[in-house]
Amino acid sequence: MAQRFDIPAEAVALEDYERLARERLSPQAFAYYSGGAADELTLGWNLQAFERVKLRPRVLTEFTGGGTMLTLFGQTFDYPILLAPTAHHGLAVPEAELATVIGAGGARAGMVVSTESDLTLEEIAQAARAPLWFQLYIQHDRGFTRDLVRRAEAAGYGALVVTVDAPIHAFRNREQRAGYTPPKLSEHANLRGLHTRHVATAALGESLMFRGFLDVAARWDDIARLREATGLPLLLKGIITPEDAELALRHGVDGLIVSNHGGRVLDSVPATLDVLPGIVRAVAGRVPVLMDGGIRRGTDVLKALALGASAVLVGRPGLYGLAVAGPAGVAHVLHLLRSEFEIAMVLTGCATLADIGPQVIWRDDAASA
Ligand SMILES: Cc1cc2nc3c(=O)[nH]c(=O)nc-3n(C[C@H](O)[C@H](O)[C@H](O)COP(=O)(O)O)c2cc1C
Ligand SMILES: CCCCCCC(=O)C(=O)O
Repeated sequence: MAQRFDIPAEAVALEDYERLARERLSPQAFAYYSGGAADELTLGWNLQAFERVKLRPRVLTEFTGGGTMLTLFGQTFDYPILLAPTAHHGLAVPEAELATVIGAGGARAGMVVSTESDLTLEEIAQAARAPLWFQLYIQHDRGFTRDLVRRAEAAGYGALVVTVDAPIHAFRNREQRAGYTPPKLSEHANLRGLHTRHVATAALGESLMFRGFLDVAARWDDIARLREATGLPLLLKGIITPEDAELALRHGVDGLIVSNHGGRVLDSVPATLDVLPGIVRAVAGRVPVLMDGGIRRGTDVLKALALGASAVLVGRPGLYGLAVAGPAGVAHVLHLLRSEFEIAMVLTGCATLADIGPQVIWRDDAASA
């Protein structure tokens, strides 16, 4: 008899998990997990950008001593794929983020825990068996935000990932049409006791954004203050332009995550793979640059690393694995992606991560042909 967390035989690639998750989740939960902002242009572009990049195979390479190990901010990772922060794992399984962190640990993958997790950051950290980072949304109440940072430090998180691209909840029409309503901020496990007077709603004839809501939104000063307040490595997630990358470095951050939030905030932002080379050029090796958005294949991981990313994160695929087979599904999604990535390395002649560079990308010009 099939057990609750059995991996279905037909789940052989990440796209299978998406199809199976749609069958198992409520329409509201599937809309929340899978959807993007407005017309979902960016959501589509994130995926299409990988389809346009071709790879250049090599044969008969020497692979002795090869591997995928890397060090980021003094922490060791077996391979350069982490679970991106995603909110509300309780929509997938009642065990929520506990199931995810067990799955990530089984696959020996790093995981970034969302501020908006359904369990507390302390409950999740207790079950971690692989590097764990905390994703911070700067709250309107800065004292509360400082306490969150203290809690993450005390619970043993290895880095702080400050998400800066979502100061507001954008209109996500797919969610709205399905009837998904997010919980109130103060009902989130990590935010109990938080009081905010600033809610972005507007009656007819009122401005939605310009009636005080933004007076308390995060700004660059907050990053400077966070830099002073914590010894944890500090990453900014949601950097898309070289100007913001430069500002981030001036504020002393230790790393950047090129991300458009999986196309869930500002629709019409370009694909992350397309902006990655510009950010890498601007950063010029001063800090590691990670990226997320649209990674669904091991070849996508290879393409991102070839264009300068130190590591990648995956969002939706982890949630689909969780919905389909709990911890086993999360682990299987990560294992599939890692295995595909290693195969792609071998077939492009890369024995180690250091070997992955622009030479693995096929250019349709004389040099490649
Ligand atoms: C359901 C869902 C919830 C998310 N919640 C968060 C969050 O709480 N914090 C955050 O920084 N990013 C959040 N993200 C964005 C992801 O961290 C990541 O940037 C995005 O999912 C990457 O794109 P991908 O889903 O194509 O891999 C969320 C994404 C999804 C799909
Ligand atoms: C103000 C934006 C809050 C979004 C919270 C969760 C998230 O990041 C996502 O759903 O995406």
